[in-house]
Amino acid sequence: MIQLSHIEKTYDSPSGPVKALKGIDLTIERGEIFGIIGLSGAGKSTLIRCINMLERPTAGKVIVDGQDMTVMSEKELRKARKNIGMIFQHFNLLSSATVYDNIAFPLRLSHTPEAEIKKKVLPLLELVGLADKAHQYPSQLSGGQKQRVGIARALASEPKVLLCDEATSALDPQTTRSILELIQDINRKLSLTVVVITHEMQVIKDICDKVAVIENGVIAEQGTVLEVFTNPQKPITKDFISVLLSNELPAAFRGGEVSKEPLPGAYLLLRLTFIGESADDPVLAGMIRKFPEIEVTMLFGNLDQIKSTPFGRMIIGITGPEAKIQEAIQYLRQQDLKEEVIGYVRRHDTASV
Ligand SMILES: Nc1ncnc2c1ncn2[C@@H]1O[C@H](COP(=O)(O)OP(=O)(O)OP(=O)(O)O)[C@@H](O)[C@H]1O
Repeated sequence: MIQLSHIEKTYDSPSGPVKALKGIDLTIERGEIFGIIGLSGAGKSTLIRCINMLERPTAGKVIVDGQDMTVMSEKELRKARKNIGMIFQHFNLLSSATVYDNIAFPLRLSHTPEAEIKKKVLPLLELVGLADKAHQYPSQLSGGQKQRVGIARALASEPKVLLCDEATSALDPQTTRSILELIQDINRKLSLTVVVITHEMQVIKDICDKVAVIENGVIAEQGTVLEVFTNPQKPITKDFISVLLSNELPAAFRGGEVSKEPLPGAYLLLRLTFIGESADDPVLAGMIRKFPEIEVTMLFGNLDQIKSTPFGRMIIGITGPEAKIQEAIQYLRQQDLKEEVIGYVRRHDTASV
């Protein structure tokens, strides 16, 4: 549906050229929700704005629904952009127009007759849950309601693609959840392809099918959200995920030396990830029964969901005879989970965990 090939973007600035994008290749399939995550200044806004040519790439091709956007005239672009709706962090509503008129705005720009506008705007008001607010002004609405107007306006020209530029960054967590649910709902109901840019992994985890991590104008890593979450490769991806999972060790294990070799009196720490059905599996109970010589201590545990797939993370500490510890690790490797050896760590204190 959207294909970005070797996209580069260099801005001219008083202090010299700024290379915001340095050769981006991305393919976004029809009907999927694709997340792009990165730190401030990574190039997210530039990238999403290249999709509808609000920014012209310095080099590369942007193909949307089979059409090469980079070779179009302004007139052709105006037509092609009707296929691509966009919502923004600060909503960008007309403050002097009612909710109805804000949603009608793009239709009036394209000279749609008023009767037809009404036929389109009323169902959109229903869809976004604002049927009773048609005659209110943006100043009378909450942030979440303003974004609902933004979404309805973006959908007015019946686009095939919806671009969301930090659409929930100005909203509180509960409102964020309701807007994300609405985006998911319209993705399903209208078979819309959705591109979400964000600096929050929670947003990616809640609604995206695939994710690309952007760092300094290049794609650091991409894949399905499940793949990237359960097997992150790059430090930046691990940082984004660890913020979300907050899988910190108990204080007694933090900050000490982590050794790859056994240390006398140390615990071997393992990070376990359970995906799907195995999230409910009593693997640990089985291991403890099979290896009574080792002692297993749970240091962190968390059960969550990626879209509708259960996803559990755990950190355990194992002590006991080294040979039995290694056998227990082999046992875990045969189970339906991912295990990662963190290393041998000594406790700082003598209090129980
Ligand atoms: N109009 C511009 N002129 C010059 N430099 C720009 C311009 N717009 C963006 N940049 C620079 O391009 C780089 C990428 O910016 P961009 O806004 O795309 O990043 P971002 O990931 O969206 O960041 P944020 O989350 O802070 O919005 C930054 O170094 C930024 O300073």
